[in-house]
Amino acid sequence: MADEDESTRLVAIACDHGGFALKEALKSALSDVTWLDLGTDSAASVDYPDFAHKLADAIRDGKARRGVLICGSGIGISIAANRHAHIRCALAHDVTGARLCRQHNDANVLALGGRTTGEVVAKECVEAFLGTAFEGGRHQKRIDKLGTC
Ligand SMILES: O=C(CO)[C@H](O)[C@H](O)[C@H](O)COP(=O)(O)O
Repeated sequence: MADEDESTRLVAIACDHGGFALKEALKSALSDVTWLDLGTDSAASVDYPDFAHKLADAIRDGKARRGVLICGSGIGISIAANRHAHIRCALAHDVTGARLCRQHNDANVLALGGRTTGEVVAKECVEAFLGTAFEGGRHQKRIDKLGTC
């Protein structure tokens, strides 16, 4: 089931130095998406939590409904993003994961690894993430149980 409207095509994106090249590639490859680019702006070393928090704040403030975060592996930046109660960030390595994180988990942020995932697969992951709706039903009950511990 599709989940395409203007608000899902306005996407915040941020990365550390390990994700910089993939961020730039995705912006070029997906020119039909309106990107809110929150940096980093070069391959110079930075700290991934700074960019995860920046993107989480942008979503909290209503600047975008969806986000894409990229670090070298996608791991650190997804951990940082998930510290925010309003963020459900899923690290995906393939299209199936990117689709399922919408259908079953209603993820609002997709994490990718700039050193682990090639540009073609990453583009397909973003398309699946943006174009797939949450299925609700039994999955909503489980999301409601996530809470905080
Ligand atoms: O958090 C990470 C690992 O889970 C990311 O891949 C970072 O991009 C990585 O740790 C950065 O490493 P670097 O050696 O400082 O480039």
